[in-house]
Amino acid sequence: MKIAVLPGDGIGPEVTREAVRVIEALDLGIAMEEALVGGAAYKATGHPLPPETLALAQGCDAILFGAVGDPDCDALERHLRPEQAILGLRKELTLFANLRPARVFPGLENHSALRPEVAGAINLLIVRELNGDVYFGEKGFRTTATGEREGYDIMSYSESEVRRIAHVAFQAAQGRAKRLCSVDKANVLETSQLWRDVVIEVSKDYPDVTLEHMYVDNAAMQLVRAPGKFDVVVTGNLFGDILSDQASMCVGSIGLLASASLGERQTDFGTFGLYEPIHGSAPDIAGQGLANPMATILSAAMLLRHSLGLGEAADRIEAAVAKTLSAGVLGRDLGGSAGTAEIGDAVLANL
Ligand SMILES: NC(=O)C1=CN([C@@H]2O[C@H](COP(=O)(O)OP(=O)(O)OC[C@H]3O[C@@H](n4cnc5c(N)ncnc54)[C@H](O)[C@@H]3O)[C@@H](O)[C@H]2O)C=CC1
Ligand SMILES: CC(C)CC(=O)C(=O)O
Ligand SMILES: [Mg+2]
Repeated sequence: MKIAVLPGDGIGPEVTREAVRVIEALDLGIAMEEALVGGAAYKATGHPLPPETLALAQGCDAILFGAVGDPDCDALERHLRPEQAILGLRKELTLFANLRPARVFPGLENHSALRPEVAGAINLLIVRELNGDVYFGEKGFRTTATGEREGYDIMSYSESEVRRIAHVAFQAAQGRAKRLCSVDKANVLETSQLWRDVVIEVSKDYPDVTLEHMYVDNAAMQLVRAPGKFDVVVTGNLFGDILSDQASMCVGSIGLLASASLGERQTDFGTFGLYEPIHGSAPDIAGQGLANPMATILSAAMLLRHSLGLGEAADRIEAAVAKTLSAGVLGRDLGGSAGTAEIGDAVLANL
């Protein structure tokens, strides 16, 4: 069993360090190898996703990823920017299904941006498509007939892309409360109309799952009004990116939300995947020991469960995180004063 560890930029290395310590403490016989990615890789090699990093990722059973993004790199040409590394990994490794669970940990109901009785009911899973949409369409700048500069990014989804993510979402719903909400903008976008048509077609294979459709603007509102009504939400790359950051504040902090990015490739132990917190490199707090590592620690738990078949170890990590949070060991993001390593220490002590 081998994991590629890609810490990346900003708080990426800080939060990844804590997740690695947790995996090591469980003594599961997992080999880990680290490589450069993002701005750190660009600065060292001239490319945000060097071939050696991609090769390491391809050769492992799973990837633990921190975050990429560096303000020093914001003026680079698009293909050299740190963010291209995570987009490249998702695309190159055909990791099309991004699972982003959001639930309120017992004792944290008062730390949500919502009223405690509203927040306490949250237990949802966002299934975000990760290989298509406006993120991967043709893009560029052009000059209009009047001589103005114009930027464009093409949004598109093919039937097969929608079909495969729809199957993942229906199957996830079957393992939960059997309710699926497909979020789109079919009242305006053809991409979304096709999305909706295909989701309806796929629903015929899952008569036990109740399907509803919601426009994304309403979904953003319902996520704050009554988030407890959602079970599984399936949506495209852009809408899923936005709604999951929003869901994180319904739960309390973006430092709590983990994710798994999966495809179809199987390893000897489970499904090959990349695991990362849903947040970015947080340059505003980087290097200060203030980042909450829980999202990355919980991503490591997802890694053990989905890619390495180590469900019991994953349960242990999740229980230790819940115990640490309910004991009031909270970072600044949740109104506490615990630093990154202190939170990691507390999780280790509770394992
Ligand atoms: N998957 C990835 O690697 C992602 C990379 N990014 C990149 O990250 C950089 C910063 O982007 P932002 O929009 O600022 O998003 P961000 O998620 O990095 O930060 C947003 C806000 O949340 C806070 N925050 C994030 N993670 C936290 C944690 N673990 N503990 C405590 N507070 C935390 C930050 O301090 C900041 O105030 C950009 O370069 C962006 O492109 C953004 C999202 C995902
Ligand atoms: C940096 C982006 C490419 C990705 C992002 O914001 C995300 O996956 O949540
Ligand atoms: Mg995002």
